[in-house]
Amino acid sequence: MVQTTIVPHLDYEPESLPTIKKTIPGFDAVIWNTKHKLTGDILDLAGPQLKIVSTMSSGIDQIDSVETKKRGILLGNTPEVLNDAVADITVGLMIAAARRFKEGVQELESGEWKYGVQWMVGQDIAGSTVGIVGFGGIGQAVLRRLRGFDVAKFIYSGRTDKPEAKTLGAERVPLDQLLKESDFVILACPLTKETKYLINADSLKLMKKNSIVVNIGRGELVDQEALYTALKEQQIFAAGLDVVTPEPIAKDHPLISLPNCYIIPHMGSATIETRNKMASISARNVLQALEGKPMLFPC
Ligand SMILES: O=CC(=O)O
Repeated sequence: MVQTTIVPHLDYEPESLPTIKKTIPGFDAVIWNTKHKLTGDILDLAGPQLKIVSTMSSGIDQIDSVETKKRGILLGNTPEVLNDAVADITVGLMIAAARRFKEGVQELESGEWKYGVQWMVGQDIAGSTVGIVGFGGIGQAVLRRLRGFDVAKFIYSGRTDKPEAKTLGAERVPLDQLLKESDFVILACPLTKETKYLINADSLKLMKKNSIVVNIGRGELVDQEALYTALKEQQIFAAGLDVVTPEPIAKDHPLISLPNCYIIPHMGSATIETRNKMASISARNVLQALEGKPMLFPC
């Protein structure tokens, strides 16, 4: 029989960290559902009996997994069940950024609705080349959704060849080629040492003038200062971002002021169904591990 004590700390505010540190000692398992990083220091505070960490997320960059591994702590996450919800929001961001939703709404709300044949013209998805960086479950779900959009070509880049690519009709290319050829660059890869600032001043220079960056991975995949300059100087057409650095981002952050940068506040997996599935899996990962059974999604 597993005994549980639930001590929820769901807020992401910096001031919640001291409370978390104060209450974490003594637990056998933790569901780490905050954006604070779970570091070696906090694991030390938790104590040597802590052997299970579970996240309610697909990404695990908020966990120092080198430190969990060092201490023999089992780590589990909640991938796959969010692929559809995140892929939906990716397509939404592609359309919103390509078709200038933000500028359109701003003009509507400010009473500046002008209309003219050249007014608010955007970019087509039909006939475009869509480049997907990170062709895992989410990247593939994005492609499946876009099949009805008459995309001319799908390319992807990533560490390995994906066997599914053949059936899906996507070709693996080096990242530089993907950046040069794509009209849409979709970032759907995890944040690692290798992918941090994958979009930077140099990579933005490779991209086409009409290209659109969509980021549904992690904010730090993008060097935001470089993206700001590229958008401001119209080196690329637009960006659609579900993730930024930091989160929450200040409301006066320069990126938010740009008409061609459409940002939403990390809502990719935020549907009732998906979040229920994620909650259930993160709890079941813990319960399985407490009973000495394999987690549903071990990392
Ligand atoms: O960003 C959301 C997740 O990693 O689940």
